[in-house]
Amino acid sequence: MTNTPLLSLQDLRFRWPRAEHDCLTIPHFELHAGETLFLRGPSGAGKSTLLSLLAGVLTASQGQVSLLGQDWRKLGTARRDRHRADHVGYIFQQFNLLPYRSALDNVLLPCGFSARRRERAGQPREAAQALLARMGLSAQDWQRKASELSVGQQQRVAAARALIGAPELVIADEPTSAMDEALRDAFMTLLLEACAAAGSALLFVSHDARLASAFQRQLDLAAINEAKAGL
Ligand SMILES: Nc1ncnc2c1ncn2[C@@H]1O[C@H](COP(=O)(O)OP(=O)(O)OP(=O)(O)O)[C@@H](O)[C@H]1O
Repeated sequence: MTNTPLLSLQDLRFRWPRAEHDCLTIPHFELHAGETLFLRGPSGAGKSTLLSLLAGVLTASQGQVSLLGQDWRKLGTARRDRHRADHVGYIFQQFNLLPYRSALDNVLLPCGFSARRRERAGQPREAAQALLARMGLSAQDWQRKASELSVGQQQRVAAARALIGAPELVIADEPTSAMDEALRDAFMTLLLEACAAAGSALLFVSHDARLASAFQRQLDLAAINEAKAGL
């Protein structure tokens, strides 16, 4: 085993088109295999932007961002999409489920994009059902269209989709924002347990400081970002 971090970022500089200032200037950041990290920062600080850079959805204007030792900028679009599908599960702020597909089909999507995830899932259908059950969705709900599920159920489907095929990295962008306290606490326990069971690292963004203590590491984006937020 090498000591290569799962994620590494060096001398990153990122500016949105037409913006007058850098959104992010981060000299260094690392996340290790299996690690759980809580990332906080005020609204507009650049948390979602950073997640997109780490997942290779955006590429940096300067600097290096690598996942499993692979620099995102050295990959063309198709290979970038493959690398992401193989190794990253993403829980979006707005879930991004396919509304007319069933909960089960939504969870199976990454296995359609990535042979590696499909293989790691073993029997994908059974794996998807097990994840949905673990997330507290009943067998009846598995066949319901995503658009017919409650917001809390949709968030749990999105989590199951991110976890299928045990990607090395799970990224969660404010996944509990639409949940009440009881559901949120149950969801956090499930998510952390499922990541531990899969050996996935978890990079979790939230404004809710009460969740932070469940993570191995906590980080304020302002502590690593040298760009002047809000200018
Ligand atoms: N697609 C985009 N095009 C141009 N500017 C953008 C885009 N997305 C975000 N920004 C800008 O980048 C900055 C950081 O936004 P970002 O969404 O990353 O912050 P955040 O910390 O995730 O905020 P929040 O906590 O409110 O979700 C903001 O100034 C925002 O206006």
